[in-house]
Amino acid sequence: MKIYEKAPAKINLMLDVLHKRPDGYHEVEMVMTMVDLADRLEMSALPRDTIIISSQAGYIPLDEKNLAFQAARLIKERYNVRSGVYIHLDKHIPVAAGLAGGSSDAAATLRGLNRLWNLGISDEELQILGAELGSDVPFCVTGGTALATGRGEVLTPLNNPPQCWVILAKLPINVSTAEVYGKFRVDQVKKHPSAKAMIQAIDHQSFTEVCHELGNVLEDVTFQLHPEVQQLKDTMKRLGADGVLMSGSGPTVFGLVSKEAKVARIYNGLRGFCKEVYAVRLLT
Ligand SMILES: C[C@](O)(CO)[C@H](O)COP(=O)(O)OP(=O)(O)OC[C@H]1O[C@@H](n2ccc(N)nc2=O)[C@H](O)[C@@H]1O
Ligand SMILES: Nc1ncnc2c1ncn2[C@@H]1O[C@H](COP(=O)(O)OP(=O)(O)OP(=O)(O)O)[C@@H](O)[C@H]1O
Repeated sequence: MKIYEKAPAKINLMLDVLHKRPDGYHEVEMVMTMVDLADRLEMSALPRDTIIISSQAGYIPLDEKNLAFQAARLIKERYNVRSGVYIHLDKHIPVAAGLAGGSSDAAATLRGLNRLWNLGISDEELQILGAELGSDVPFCVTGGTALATGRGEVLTPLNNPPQCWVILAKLPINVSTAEVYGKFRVDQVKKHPSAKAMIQAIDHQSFTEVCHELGNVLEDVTFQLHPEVQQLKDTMKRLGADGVLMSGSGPTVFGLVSKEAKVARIYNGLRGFCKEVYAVRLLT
C-alpha cells in the first residue's frame, strides 16, 4: 500500500518576538498561513525494520538529519511499530528558506504514517509529537491559518485571509534560524507588529488591511546579515506588490498581490534579480 501526502510551505503574515525564555527559545506571536507550493511525499511499508528516504533533490540530507526521517523514527519509537517505511520526497519548496519545508515534510510524515500503520493518533497528539521535531512542525500538522504562540507550538485556528496571489523570491543565501534568533535583541525592535490587528484584518476579509498589518521583527536581523534581502524586499515593493514581507527568519521574501494582471510584471521583474521566484495562491 502507498500513502501520499502533500506538504505545503508556510508564510508568516506577522511575527513578533516577546522575550527570550529560560530554555533558550523565544516567546513569539505569529500569524501563519499556507501557500500552494508543496513537497509531495510517497510512503510505503517495508518488511524490514528500517527507514529509507529518497528524493529527487540532490541538496538535502537523506539520513537521520532529514526531518522526515526523524518524524518516522519518533512515531515508530513512541508507538512501538516494528515494520519499516520507504519515504520518497518530491521536493518543490526551496530549502532553508524560511518556508518551513523540512517542518512540513516532518508533519506530512507524521500524518502519513498514522494512516499507513493505522495508529489512530489524534491531530492534537501528532502536534505534540511534532513539537519535539521543531517549533514550526505543530502548525504544519494541521495547516490552515493560525495564531501561533509559545515557541510557535501553541495554536489557535483562525479564518483564512482573503484570497490573493503570493509571489515568493529567494536569493541563493543560507540563513540559520538559530543565528537570527541568537542575534535578535528585543530592545532594538522599532515597531512590534500586532497579532490582534492582523486577526481583525483577516476577520474583516480586508486585503488592504492584511497588507497594512504585515510585520516581522526578525527582518532587521536578517537584513543586517544579508543587506541583499532588504534590496529584494524594496525591489518587490517598487515592482508593485501590495504588501511585502520576509517570511520567518528568511531569506525568502513574499509579496501579496490582489490583481492577477500585476503578477506577471512583478514575477518577470524579479527574475532579472533572483533565480528562484514563484507565483502561487494562498492555500485557503
Ligand atoms: C522562524 C520560524 O520559522 C517562524 O515560523 C520559527 O520561529 C522557527 O521554527 P523552526 O525552524 O521549526 O525552529 P526550531 O527548529 O524549533 O529551532 C531552531 C532554533 O531557532 C531558535 N528558536 C526557534 C523558535 C523560537 N520560538 N525561538 C527560538 O529561539 C532556537 O535557537 C532553536 O535552536
Ligand atoms: N525534508 C527536508 N527538507 C528540506 N530540508 C531539510 C529536510 N530535512 C532536513 N533538512 C535540513 O534542514 C535545514 C533547514 O531546511 P528547511 O527547508 O526546513 O528550512 P526553513 O524553510 O528555513 O525552515 P523554518 O521556516 O521552519 O525555519 C536545511 O539545512 C536542510 O538541509
